[in-house]
Amino acid sequence: MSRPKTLYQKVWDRHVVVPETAETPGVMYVDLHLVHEVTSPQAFSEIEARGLKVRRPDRTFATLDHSTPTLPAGPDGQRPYVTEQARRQVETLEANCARHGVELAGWGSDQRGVVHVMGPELGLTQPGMTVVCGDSHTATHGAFGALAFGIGTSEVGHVLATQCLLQRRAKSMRVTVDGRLRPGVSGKDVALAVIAAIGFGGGTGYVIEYAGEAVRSLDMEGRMTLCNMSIEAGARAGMIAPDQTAVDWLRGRRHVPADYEAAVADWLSLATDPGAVFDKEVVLDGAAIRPMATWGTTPDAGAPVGAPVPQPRSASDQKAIDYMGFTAGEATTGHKVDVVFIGSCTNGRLPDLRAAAEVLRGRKVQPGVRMLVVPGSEAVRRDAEAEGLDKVFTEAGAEWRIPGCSMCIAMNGDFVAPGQLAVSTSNRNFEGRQGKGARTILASPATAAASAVAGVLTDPRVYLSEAAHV
Ligand SMILES: CC(C)[C@H](C(=O)O)[C@@H](O)C(=O)O
Ligand code: SF4
Repeated sequence: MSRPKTLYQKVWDRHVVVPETAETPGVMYVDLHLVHEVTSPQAFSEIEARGLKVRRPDRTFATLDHSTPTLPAGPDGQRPYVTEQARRQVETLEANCARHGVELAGWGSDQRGVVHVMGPELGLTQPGMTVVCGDSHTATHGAFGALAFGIGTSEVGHVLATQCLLQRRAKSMRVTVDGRLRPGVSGKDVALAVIAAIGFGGGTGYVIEYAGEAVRSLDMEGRMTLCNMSIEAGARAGMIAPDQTAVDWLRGRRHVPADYEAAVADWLSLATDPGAVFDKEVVLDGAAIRPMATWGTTPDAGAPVGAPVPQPRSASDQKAIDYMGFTAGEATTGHKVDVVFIGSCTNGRLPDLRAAAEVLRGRKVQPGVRMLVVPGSEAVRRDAEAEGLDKVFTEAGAEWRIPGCSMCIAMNGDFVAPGQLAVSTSNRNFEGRQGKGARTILASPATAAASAVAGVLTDPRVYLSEAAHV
């Protein structure tokens, strides 16, 4: 009997081309290379300068997401880019993909979307794969049991040219969330609770495997939200063992293997073996998790909605509390919210929009609050519109846009003005992330929608069915 292995170890072992030594990192084969317009221009220039080609165009897939305006093209067909740089990035990726034979979900494609929404939707992301992208939230794809992580621009060039990457094995951490999640508690709340528990740098040097009843109870979108935020705890990647939920979700998608049942048998064998040893184990009680919101400027500064801002443990805590305009000991639910953003690769998927719409149906966004809803992809937009979710949002007074990164990173004019307080479903809340001087509270789609209705940070269970009240 061979030694029991973790999911991470199994996927890693399948992709080692040259093992690492004390002196040199190993060479890892990459199954899927996702590309977007921000981190790829230099990488393409680099390989072209060296006379190299894209080694596996068939394993490379590109999208436009960061620099794309979320307002539609004008009557003249012109896209409303706010900066020349954004237009240039888009046009450069279009040209690079055309030159190198890389498929691009570009303008006009019904598959375009934020890269971490689009990849899984198309079935490009599959269990057991290695997935890389020049983007830190690539960990999202780990929800399917892929080993997925972000790489830098020079590494993007390396992968384009060789389909391989220099890597060292990370340490392994298992985060087990036991118990049943309460109604109104989502994958985002689990993510914020996990990060609050292990800390901003708590995952540094590790690949996290999320396990336990509460994690298994999440749908694939909730699992993607959880894995997406692994990087916010400093982790290299986040993974969840592929199970029937993953198998059912991927079935019938465009790029999945033709012999699906054979693939499924293999995927299900990837789960961590009983008795496998992790370098670190963390256990949380899922039933104890409440809707969460951040009070500071790091994603680990999270607490249940309505809980008092903790007393600062450090000068940086004090600085964060001051920046947010809060006071230690007070609940942040008393502060007027100016902007609510629903979207991003963390929470821009269909169930996220449904959760927000459930709160908003028949209600209005509080006057003086600006609410922006940006679907994560064209597929999400289509599905949401087919269900009439766009109407729920617009009738409530929210803006309904076309897919892109948008206000998550203050792109193309979608930003929070200096000093304004935003409740956002995205993943980063550092100073200025959503605009110069912007103050960001991270929360779930339901909490964000409830806050839009109330005009202050609000526990969504106030607006959900009686059963949800705890
Ligand atoms: C632009 C890109 C490199 C960046 C990332 O790597 O994460 C962005 O997606 C972000 O979320 O800050
Ligand atoms: S939605 Fe936000 S976090 Fe996700 S890739 Fe875009 S900018 Fe990065």
